[in-house]
Amino acid sequence: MAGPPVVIWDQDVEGLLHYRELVPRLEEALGKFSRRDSTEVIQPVRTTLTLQKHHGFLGLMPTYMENDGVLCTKFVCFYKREDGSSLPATQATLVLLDPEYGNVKAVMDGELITGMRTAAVSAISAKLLMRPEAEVLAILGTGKQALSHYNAFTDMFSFKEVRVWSRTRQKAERFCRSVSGPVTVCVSVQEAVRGADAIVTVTRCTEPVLFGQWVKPGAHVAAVGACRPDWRELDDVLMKEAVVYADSREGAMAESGDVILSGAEVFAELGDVINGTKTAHREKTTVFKSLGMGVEDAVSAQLVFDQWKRHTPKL
Ligand SMILES: NC(=O)c1ccc[n+]([C@@H]2O[C@H](COP(=O)([O-])OP(=O)(O)OC[C@H]3O[C@@H](n4cnc5c(N)ncnc54)[C@H](O)[C@@H]3O)[C@@H](O)[C@H]2O)c1
Ligand SMILES: O=C(O)[C@@H]1CCCCN1
Repeated sequence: MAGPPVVIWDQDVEGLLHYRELVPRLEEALGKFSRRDSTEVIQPVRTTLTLQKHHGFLGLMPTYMENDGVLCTKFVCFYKREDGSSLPATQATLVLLDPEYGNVKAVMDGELITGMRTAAVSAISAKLLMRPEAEVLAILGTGKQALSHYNAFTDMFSFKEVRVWSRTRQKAERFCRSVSGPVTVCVSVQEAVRGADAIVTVTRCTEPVLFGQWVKPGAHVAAVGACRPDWRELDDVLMKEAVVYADSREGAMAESGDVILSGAEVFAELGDVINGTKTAHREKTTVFKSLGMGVEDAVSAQLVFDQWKRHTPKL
């Protein structure tokens, strides 16, 4: 009989997860996912239940990595919150199982993991698709993902300027105070993205907030919000002019309003570029449409668990 699962919660996760270890694991996982070899990764498109009364959704994200012996699922609730609501916009929990016995080994808080793995994958997209001489980063949105993206992007690249836009100046200024480096507050999206080499969209909006006519040709856009088939962050012009990459082609075709409603073609998955089977069009305007994948959570949870065991010698 297996023992009870360990519970690894927010502050413990914080001390155990670092971009320097996470990024290479995610790069490897994205490559494995795109090979579609069922002994490497089995990861269906997220199952989503509608929580109509609460204007939200429950996403179930199981993943099995047979060769690595990793079995994991994430439960993530996300909501269409009114501005000013004190309730959280997303809540995530990860469950790591033993694939042979079937018991739960660990239950983990998914907030920081979701923030860090999403930002790390966006930063990987920039590593692959952004022009090497990039100087200006613009972040649209000032919530949890904005913060993790600021941390991951400034950790991995040396931008001369980081700009941020939020619908209220107050939120943008609060964001500036929460980060460790200099940030320019912009009063409009247009001002924030003018001449930017990299743009991260991390909003909860459901209508386009970033328009192609404002985007510098050759810029790289990591589009992280709008994870429902009828939600948008980017307009049709941008979606059609850019070369579009996704984490999962099936995920993008099922869940991304920006892809589905614009009719844009997904040129490749990030894993295809990592595997060398598709080109990284750095010279063109590129969009990475991120929906979030279970395999990203699985490798992150395994990393946290491995670190936790290392720091808990009695096990
Ligand atoms: N792709 C992924 O893997 C992934 C993972 C987690 C979250 N997300 C998505 O990323 C987005 C941001 O998540 P978060 O956790 O940072 O949320 P958050 O609530 O912490 O922050 C959301 C930000 O969007 C702003 N905002 C809200 N409505 C807006 C609107 N109509 N127009 C412009 N800005 C608006 C808020 O002011 C805030 O700055 C959400 O859409 C979430 O579902 C994606
Ligand atoms: O992959 C995730 O964790 C997120 C949660 C919120 C909605 C979109 N996808």
